[in-house]
Amino acid sequence: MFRTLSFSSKPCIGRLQVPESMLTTARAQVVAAPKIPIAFPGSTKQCILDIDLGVHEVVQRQSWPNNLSTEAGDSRKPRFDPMFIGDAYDKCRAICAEYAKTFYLGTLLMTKERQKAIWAIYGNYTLTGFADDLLFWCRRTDELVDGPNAGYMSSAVLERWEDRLEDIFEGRPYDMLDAALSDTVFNFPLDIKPFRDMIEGMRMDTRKSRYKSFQELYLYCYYVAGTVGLMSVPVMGIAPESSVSAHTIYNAALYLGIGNQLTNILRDVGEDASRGRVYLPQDELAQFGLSDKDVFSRKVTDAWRHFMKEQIIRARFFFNLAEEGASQLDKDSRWPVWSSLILYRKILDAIEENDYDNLTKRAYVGRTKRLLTLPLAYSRALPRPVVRAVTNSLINLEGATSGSCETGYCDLKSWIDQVSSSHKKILNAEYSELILKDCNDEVERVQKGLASQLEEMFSKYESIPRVETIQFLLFYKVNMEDARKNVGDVPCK
Ligand SMILES: CC(C)=CCC/C(C)=C/CC/C(C)=C/CC/C(C)=C/COP(=O)(O)OP(=O)(O)O
Repeated sequence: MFRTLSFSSKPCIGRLQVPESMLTTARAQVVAAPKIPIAFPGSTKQCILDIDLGVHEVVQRQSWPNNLSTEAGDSRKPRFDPMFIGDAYDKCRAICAEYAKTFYLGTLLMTKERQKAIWAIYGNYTLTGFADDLLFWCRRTDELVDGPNAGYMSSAVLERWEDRLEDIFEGRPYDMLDAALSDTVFNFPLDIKPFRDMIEGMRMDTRKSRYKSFQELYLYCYYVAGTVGLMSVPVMGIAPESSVSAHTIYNAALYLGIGNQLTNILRDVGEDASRGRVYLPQDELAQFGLSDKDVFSRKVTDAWRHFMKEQIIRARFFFNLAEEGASQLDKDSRWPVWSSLILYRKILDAIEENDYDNLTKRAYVGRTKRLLTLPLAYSRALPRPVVRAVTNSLINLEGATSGSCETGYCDLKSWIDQVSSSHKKILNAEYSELILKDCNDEVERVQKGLASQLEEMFSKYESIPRVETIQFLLFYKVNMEDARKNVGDVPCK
């Protein structure tokens, strides 16, 4: 049964059809509605979705001290054999690597504990591997809907998953994958609500194959991906020196999930159409004189290109919103999160490079390009005052400035050699595969690509002297700690 939920929006008023079950959940979650400005494509309208996704409650419950630090919480904590739990996380990692390729690279840059947690979360759904358990759990839920058994999907199955979820949070896992997630929820202050919401998203996916408006799609994206953002923040950690509220950071994480899901939808239009699904807002298709027929006919027309341009603008809008939060995370989490953010953006670039043909082609970001995002993400992850101070200090360092930066800054390998040893193995493995796979020409292109990545960085940080920054990146051991040490007492200009 469907009921109408009103969105008070300015200047446009949307009325959204939602299932009764969702309405109950949504009502229970509404506290003070956050005002989310959503740029609608094809017009200058700024709609404010007046729907509360319950972020405020989640932020409160996921902030320390939480139930994990209580005696009751501790007594529920499951104790696993180290070999068993190690294998469980390993399974989560494999699922994440297989099903969330874009995200997986970012997870490789995380600390071991965080990596495991993200793999667990994502692996269960399909996402991208921010925390082993989290992602793993997410992957499994998604497979239920998309996999070969989709036809047999029933609400009873989803109810069973809900029961299992409760058990995971009570420290009573049903299988190995549940065990990894259970371990994770007792290691990090994770609230159950985003997990429940994710199951709600799966429920939505089994009932709907069309989305009338962006409001409907937004809600879907929140359920299936924004939730992952909310789950990821306690794992990634917030920097103690963060200058914004926890609520702002959680919203940014939610927007990263929304941006990612919108991007996946745009990338997979053709693939989804073969499953009879169209995730694009019907009213917006109509605004461009398009309909399902155009999707199924797979003809890339000018109207389609124009429509896609607008959809891409909106996905980028969410990534821009996410940026603010990415820089407020714990210092060790910024690089992986920035890497993912930049990588997702590159999928949108790839759709453009395919001349907006997402009906017969799948936009793909090659290994080389993926690897090249890492130095850029690294520099974006540095706190701006630190970057500025370090580069200023380098101006005064004769040895550093006299080095041959000409040859240096084009050398990807030498950049890799300078990063901290924990990351070196991963980067070298990626680099070796690249070398094995591609010919020397490609390596040259990689090097040129790195130079252009750095150029992009300079256009964003216009106040940074370029030569010195390149030297900083390439000739220093550039992890956050080292950067801080290098800053010393040198004053910022
Ligand atoms: C920005 C801040 C403050 C925090 C970041 C917190 C995090 C890690 C949020 C992650 C949100 C996110 C990326 C959700 C992903 C949801 C999703 C649909 C993933 C699909 O995985 P892909 O890797 O895109 O799959 P492919 O293999 O299809 O590329």
